[in-house]
Amino acid sequence: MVSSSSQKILVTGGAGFIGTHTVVQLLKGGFSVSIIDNFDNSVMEAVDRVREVVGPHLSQNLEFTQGDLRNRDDLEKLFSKTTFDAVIHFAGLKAVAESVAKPRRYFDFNLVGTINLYEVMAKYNCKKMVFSSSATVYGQPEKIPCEEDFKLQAMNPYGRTKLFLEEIARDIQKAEPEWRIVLLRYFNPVGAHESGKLGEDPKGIPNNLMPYIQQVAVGRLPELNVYGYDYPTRDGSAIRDYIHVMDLADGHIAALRKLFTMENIGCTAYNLGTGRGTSVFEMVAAFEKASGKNIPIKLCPKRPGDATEVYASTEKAEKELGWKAKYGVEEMCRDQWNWAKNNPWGYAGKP
Ligand SMILES: NC(=O)c1ccc[n+]([C@@H]2O[C@H](COP(=O)([O-])OP(=O)(O)OC[C@H]3O[C@@H](n4cnc5c(N)ncnc54)[C@H](O)[C@@H]3O)[C@@H](O)[C@H]2O)c1
Ligand SMILES: O=c1ccn([C@@H]2O[C@H](COP(=O)(O)OP(=O)(O)O[C@H]3O[C@H](CO)[C@H](O)[C@H](O)[C@H]3O)[C@@H](O)[C@H]2O)c(=O)[nH]1
Repeated sequence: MVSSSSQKILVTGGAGFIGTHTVVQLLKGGFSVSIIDNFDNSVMEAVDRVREVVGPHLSQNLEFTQGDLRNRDDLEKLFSKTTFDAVIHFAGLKAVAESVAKPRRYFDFNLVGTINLYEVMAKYNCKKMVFSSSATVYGQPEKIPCEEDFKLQAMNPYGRTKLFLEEIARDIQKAEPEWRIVLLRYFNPVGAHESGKLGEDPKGIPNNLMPYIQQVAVGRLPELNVYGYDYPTRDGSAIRDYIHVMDLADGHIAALRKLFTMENIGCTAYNLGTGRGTSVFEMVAAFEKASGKNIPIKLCPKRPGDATEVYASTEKAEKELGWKAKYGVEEMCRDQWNWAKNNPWGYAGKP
């Protein structure tokens, strides 16, 4: 057993959507966790909810620091007082359209923040990292399912930051072979913790499908815009590989264990997906079934740059990480609805 509270993990961006769910699983897995987050896209209430979910005993193994990765001093302060065994690096920005409008903001948060993190990790000799990459690095895949050794391509500034950060990780590990880095390429994370206390709480109008559907279901938005209905797919809408956020969280625990046990892992990428594709219309129908709510839709033109069909090859993660997604679309919608109905206005409540 490699997990023990003597193993201390720094989780950057741990107050965010994927971060909170992963921190719960880390604490339950016996790790000690320190979160650093600047609340750019999250709130303190999310961290309080993590404590609520894991209970007072495990909460003793959780520390929180409000800080910004772009400010190297914030990282110095943390690393100079604590020895971390590994870092899970979620902190970053993720909205494609915003990245097109504000590329410098994306380069600052995602690139500068991560470069600072590597510098401070190296200085304090912490050289194990799990990095949040994205299926966006496959661009418009020529073939599906996407396999990890496919040609990579960026479609927008956000995607470019993920692609650059993957390349940066490979370069660092090549030059300094003592680094062990796992790049996790998430497909489409959705769902919520089964307790209904944790979930995705985007600021402003959601960009992604499931948070948008959720806000229609609770009456915050009138209808869902379906972007593209004449794709060459079984029902004309685009197909993605949706993955339950708790499966994703468990994928991070599997990756950490691999980092701790496999000396020559180098810098390796793994897809975290289910290997199954679901269309937009199928997702809407599944959410309607889970929630008992009608989701009015409006058929709209395709979103520029959207791929027709994307789903993961899951073989490598299954074989090498011993990890496989457990949940299907039904559970994703059930848990997302449970979160939505208990928190229709997210963590902060109705404005
Ligand atoms: N959710 C997705 O669809 C998806 C898909 C693929 C990859 N990813 C990647 O996974 C990671 C986590 O995504 P998420 O969905 O949990 O997003 P999120 O916005 O909910 O969480 C990111 C967290 O990082 C924090 N943060 C941002 N910049 C920071 C900085 N400079 N210093 C400190 N904290 C900072 C934010 O406040 C937020 O709490 C991101 O890197 C994202 O690009 C997400
Ligand atoms: O209001 C909406 C939102 C989305 N969609 C459709 O739903 C599908 C999924 O869209 P999302 O925006 O939820 O997810 P994407 O697959 O487009 O991409 C997101 O998840 C990816 C993970 O693979 C990358 O991280 C990417 O950068 C990020 O935006 C797409 O066909 C999109 O056109 C709609 O019809 N209406």
